Amino acid sequence: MLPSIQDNFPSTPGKVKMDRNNYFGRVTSRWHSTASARLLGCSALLLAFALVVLFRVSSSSDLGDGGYFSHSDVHWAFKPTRLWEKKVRQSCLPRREDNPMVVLVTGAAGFVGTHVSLALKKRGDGVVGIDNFNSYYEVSLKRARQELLAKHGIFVIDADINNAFLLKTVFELVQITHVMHLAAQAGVRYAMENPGSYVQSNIAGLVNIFEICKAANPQPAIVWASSSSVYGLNTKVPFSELDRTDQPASLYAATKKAGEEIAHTYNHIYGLSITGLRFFTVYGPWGRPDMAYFSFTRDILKGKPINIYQGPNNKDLARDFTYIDDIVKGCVASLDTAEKSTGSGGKKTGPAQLRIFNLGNTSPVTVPTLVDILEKYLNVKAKREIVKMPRNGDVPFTHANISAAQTQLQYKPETNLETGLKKFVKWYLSYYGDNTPHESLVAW
Ligand SMILES: O=C(O)[C@H]1O[C@H](OP(=O)(O)OP(=O)(O)OC[C@H]2O[C@@H](n3ccc(=O)[nH]c3=O)[C@H](O)[C@@H]2O)[C@H](O)[C@@H](O)[C@H]1O
Repeated sequence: MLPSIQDNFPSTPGKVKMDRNNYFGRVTSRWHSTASARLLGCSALLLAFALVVLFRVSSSSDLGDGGYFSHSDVHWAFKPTRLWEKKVRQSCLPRREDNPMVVLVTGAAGFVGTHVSLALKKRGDGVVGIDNFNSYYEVSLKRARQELLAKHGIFVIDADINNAFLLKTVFELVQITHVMHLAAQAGVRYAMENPGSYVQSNIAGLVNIFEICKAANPQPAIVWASSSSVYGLNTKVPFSELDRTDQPASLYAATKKAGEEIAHTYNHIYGLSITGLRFFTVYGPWGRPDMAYFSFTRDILKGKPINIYQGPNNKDLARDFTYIDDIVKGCVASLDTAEKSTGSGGKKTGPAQLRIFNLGNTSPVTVPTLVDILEKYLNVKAKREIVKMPRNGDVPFTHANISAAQTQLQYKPETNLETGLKKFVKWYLSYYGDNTPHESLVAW
């Protein structure tokens, strides 16, 4: 039996996985030599496979946190312990009485996931997270976010969104009213290095979440993260939800666009209430180290040169950088205004809400200006290298039209890039503190 694509890729990066996939590729090509070799190969593979599963199942009981399997396992398996069940139940307990939600936040140890989970918990909703803690960027940062969440009474399940059995167990244990689906393979340029991880997280993982939600009784309402990148090569500004989104410039964008179409299907067939949010280059404290503002900060402090991309005709690139607190307000408002799903027992009983909103800042800033601001708050001059924008999925600019979110969510971004980066730098220095080689950092 050959493993399926789902078995071969983790939800997010998969250097190890890619190797394994190549290994299976090599093995299968050899199978074609003779019938006996094929039979032998098949039995050996089956035996090895059975042994791996047996080994994993027997060792799972040792895991006090619920016997989860990490994303690198061949087969998903899961054995909840009492302690694990208790943690999930406690985390989901609301502390307010006026119509509280119980929210499953996927990608809870991610940047946006952490902030949204905290906001919901702080106002008294029940929150339980799930995250696979993959190594796309430093795992220690994700673990630190997990610790922060734990301090606020939020339990983050260490598992992959493709683990259907585990998710079903969660839904059986507690009544999840809303799913805030933020787990994804992010990053525009990394898609050329590891395309499979985008398919596995942003498509297979999304479908798995929808499948679980569709079968749940009652079905939860879902709010999920799409991306400004779906506008791709669109040149009409500002980008409106009504503009064309059929020209993605990266596989990342294509998987987010595919997600929007898949959302339509699940809404149409099963009556799931679904809201997609197109985030515009979100930044802030506890952010993602792979993003430009974060990696620039790191390199400026180390005295390393930074590459500043330039578009055609030496035009500066620009982004509608959006501060995390504004994004959190948009996410929470989307949850608050989400109507109930209409399906029952996996069948639709009436039309359900289907929405898409831009969540941007509405004032694009060029990348060199972003660097100017960082220099000011870091009090260090950047070593700028101006290079031609590589053809790896980038787009020259983004700019959100947010009128739909303003009207329907009362969304109103309040933090400009200058203020937001100041807060980011402050956090960065307090988090990485002593590791920074420069001394005069907090002069401002
Ligand atoms: O809105 C989104 O949907 C996406 O936002 C984010 O993508 P981007 O807008 O591309 O952000 P980011 O990488 O910070 O690059 C910012 C700018 O710096 C330029 N850039 C980048 C790197 C570099 O070395 N030099 C450079 O000039 C670069 O050319 C760009 O102009 C998320 O990562 C993505 O996951 C998705 O959520």
